Amino acid sequence: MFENRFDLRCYVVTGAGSVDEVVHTASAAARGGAGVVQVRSKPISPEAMRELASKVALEVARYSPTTRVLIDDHLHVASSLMREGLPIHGVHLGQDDVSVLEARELLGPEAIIGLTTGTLELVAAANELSDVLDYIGAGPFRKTPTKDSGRPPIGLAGYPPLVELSKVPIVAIGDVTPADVRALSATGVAGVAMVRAFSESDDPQQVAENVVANFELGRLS
Ligand SMILES: Cc1ncc(COP(=O)(O)OP(=O)(O)O)c(N)n1
Ligand SMILES: Cc1ncsc1CCOP(=O)(O)O
Ligand SMILES: [Mg+2]
Repeated sequence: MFENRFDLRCYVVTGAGSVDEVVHTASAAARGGAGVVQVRSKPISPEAMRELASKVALEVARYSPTTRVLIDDHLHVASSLMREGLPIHGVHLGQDDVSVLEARELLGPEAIIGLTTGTLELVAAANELSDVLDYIGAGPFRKTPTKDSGRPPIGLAGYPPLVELSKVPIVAIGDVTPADVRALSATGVAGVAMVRAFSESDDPQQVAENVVANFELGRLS
C-alpha cells in the first residue's frame, strides 16, 4: 500500500492498567518517538474499547500527531471512530478475526491494516494479501506471559527467513525488551512491538527513545 505512511520501528501495544495509566503510557511513548500505538485489551467489550481507544487516540495526537493509532481486533469500533473523525488509523487483525479483505473494504485504501503471523506458513499466506495488507506481526520472539499464541518461539535466527519470505514489513513481538532491539533490527524486521516493556516502565518516553536509537544502530550492523 502507500509507502512511508507509518514508522514501525518502535511499536507500542497497550497492556494492563487503568484507562488513565494506559493513556499516559501510550502518549509518553509517542512523545518518545513511538511510530505506532496499538490499543489492545482482552477481553474487552466494543463499548469499552471505543472509550479506551478514543482517549488514547486523542492524547497521542496531542503530543505526537505523526504517531499512528491502531485498534486490535475490533474492526467495527475502529471503522466507527474513524468515520467520526477520531485520530485512529486502522486495525491489527488476528488469524481468527474478520478477514483483511473485509477490513480493507470497510476502512478504505488509506487505513493501516496489520495481521498476526508467526510461522513461514502464515507469512506465505499473508503474502497472498500483500495488495491489501500493510504489515504483519510475527511472534512470539520468545515465550511471554502476556500472550500464549500456541506457536513456538521464533528466536533471533527465525526472523531472517521470515523477512526474506514476506512481501510486507514485519514487526517482531513477544517478550521483546530494549536490550533485544539492536539484534532484532539487524535481522531486517521493520520494527519491534512491546507490551510490558512500556506498561511496566516508569518512563515510557525514555523506553521509546532508547528503542528508536537502538533500532537505528541495528540497521547499521
Ligand atoms: C503487532 C502485533 N502482533 C501480534 C499481535 C497478536 O495479538 P492478539 O491480538 O492477542 O492475538 P490475535 O488476535 O492476533 O490472535 C498483536 N496484537 N499485535
Ligand atoms: C500480543 C502478542 N502477540 C504475540 S506475543 C504478544 C504479547 C507481547 O507482550 P510482551 O511484550 O509483554 O511480551
Ligand atoms: Mg488480535
